[in-house]
Order: sequence, then structure tokens, then C-alpha cells
Amino acid sequence: MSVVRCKEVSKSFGNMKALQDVTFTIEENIITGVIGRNGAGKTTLLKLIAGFTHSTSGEIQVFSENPFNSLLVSANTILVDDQMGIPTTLDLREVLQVAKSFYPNWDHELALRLFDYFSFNAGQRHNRLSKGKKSTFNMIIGLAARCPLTIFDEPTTGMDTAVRADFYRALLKDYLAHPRTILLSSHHMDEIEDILEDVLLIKEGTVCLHTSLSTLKSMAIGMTGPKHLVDQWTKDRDVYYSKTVGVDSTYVVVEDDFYESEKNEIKASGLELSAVRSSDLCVYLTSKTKGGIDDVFKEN
Ligand SMILES: Nc1ncnc2c1ncn2[C@@H]1O[C@H](COP(=O)(O)OP(=O)(O)OP(=O)(O)O)[C@@H](O)[C@H]1O
Repeated sequence: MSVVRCKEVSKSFGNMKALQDVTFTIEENIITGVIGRNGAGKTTLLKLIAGFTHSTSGEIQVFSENPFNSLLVSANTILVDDQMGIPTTLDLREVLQVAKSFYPNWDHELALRLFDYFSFNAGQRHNRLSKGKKSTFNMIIGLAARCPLTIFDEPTTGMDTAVRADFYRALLKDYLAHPRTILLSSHHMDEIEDILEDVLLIKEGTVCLHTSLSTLKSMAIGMTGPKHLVDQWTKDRDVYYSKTVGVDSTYVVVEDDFYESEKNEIKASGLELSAVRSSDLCVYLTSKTKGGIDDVFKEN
């Protein structure tokens, strides 16, 4: 069953087109990473899905309903971000108590165990917490709510490395025990790739790739060696990234549709083949130029 369907969805802010003709479907009980560069449109998309705002054109369905002003969607969805609007008149324990009455699947035991593990004090107020602690508290709500559609928009803002690792582990453990549809946007693709099943790659307001992580991992290969040889092997293929190495050597990341026999030929011709990390590939696929920052320093 599909939980989210977007068909030709666009969202503009005045003349600014934040999303353009976005079409994709998210199936039930899958963790999807929503990946893209700064300003790509991730937050805009996640807010549309959560029903916080409406699209300029196109059709969005969440649980088969338009999410904007939908009671069904708001009862089954949580969007965890740094603007969650946690009441400051209540202390943190009271906030958990209110959340308990609000979310039907709420696991209070889990919330309290996480609360203690991350050393929160009952009397603290959300607006007095540090940036990382605010994110950690929001994450506790997002996990304990166990909403059928759980959306985390940059949930680890301000968290230190150890807390981020704990969060991803807690998310994975809870998801395995209580499967649900999870959308997770993050700039730390290398940290989240182990828990993702699918990747939705957003580039300049459009979906540039929606695929499984296993496909992403096998779709590209690195090739290093003399430029003329590299050009020969890559001329009819998609080159995602290219940079000069040393005097006459080139490193390219190219679509991997080579047969094993071709790979052996490539290596025999003196070129080096290497695996490409999915986090690097996501950066290349969402880059404006094929050479990245190096292109800025290229002489004309
Ligand atoms: N309320 C708004 N008014 C005007 N422009 C907006 C508004 N919200 C977003 N935008 C613009 O829409 C584009 C997409 O923004 P969005 O926040 O969705 O990107 P993002 O991928 O989440 O970025 P980041 O990774 O930096 O958080 C940006 O150019 C942003 O400036």
C-alpha cells in the first residue's frame, strides 16, 4: 500500500519555485532518506506531506487524502523538526504527559527510558535547552509517538556525534520492532545510509532519483588514470563527477553498466577502478557542476 503519493506537485513562494512537478510514491513501512543540498526543497516537501501547507499545483495524497486540513493525516503523522512548537509553560515531563494523551500509539515507557538515558531533568523547560538537547527531546517525542507516518526533518541538528549515533540506532531498533513509514531528511548521508531502504534525492526542487539504497550503491563506479583512456571508456556513459588528479590523470565517477569482462579489460589497460560511497554519489548527483568546487578555481 502506498502512504504518500505526489503527482506533479509544485510549490512557489512568490516567484521562487521551491518544488517543480514532483512525482513519486512512498510505500508503507519503508524508511526513505530525503536527501538534497541546502535549499533543494526538502523541508518544503516534508511540510506539504505533513499537511502544514498546501501545494501551488499538483496532487498530494497521504493515506489516500489531501493532507492539508485532514484530520486523518494529522492523527497519523508526526513531523519532527526544530520548529515543533513545544509548549514552554510546561516542563519536559508534563510535555511527555500531554504527548501521551495526544498520540494513540504513544509508548510512555520508551519515552521515559529515553528521557533518563539522555539525562533530561523533569523540571526543565524546552526553550531553556541547548540546541542539541532540544533536538534530542524532539526525537524522543518522534520515536515514542509511533505514528504510522513519522517524518524527521534534519532531526540531529546540534546533536554531538555520540547522540546522533544513539538516535539512529534507537530509530532502527524501534522501527524493526514497530514498522512504520519513515521519512528522514539529513545532510549526513554517510551516517544514515545503514538504516535507509530507499533514497529520494531532491535537486533544485525536483526529484532527481528515487531508488533503493542497494541500487544507489551499485549504480556508479570510480575510474582513475590517463585522461585519454578514461575518456575512451566513458564517452557513451553518464559521468557524474570528474576531477583532474596530478598532471595527466583523471578521476571520474561514471554510470556502472560495465560487464565483468569490460572491467577486466579496463584494469588491464592500466586504469584503476574503485567503489563510490553512496554519500559521495548523492553529492555528485545533486551538484550543479561535474567538478564541484574545483570548477570555481578552473582557469578559462
Ligand atoms: N516561507 C518561505 N518563503 C519564501 N521562500 C521560501 C520559504 N520556505 C522555503 N523557501 C525557499 O524555498 C527553497 C527550498 O527551501 P527548503 O527549506 O525547502 O530547502 P531545504 O532542502 O530544506 O534546505 P536546507 O537543507 O538548507 O534546510 C529555498 O530557496 C528557500 O529559500
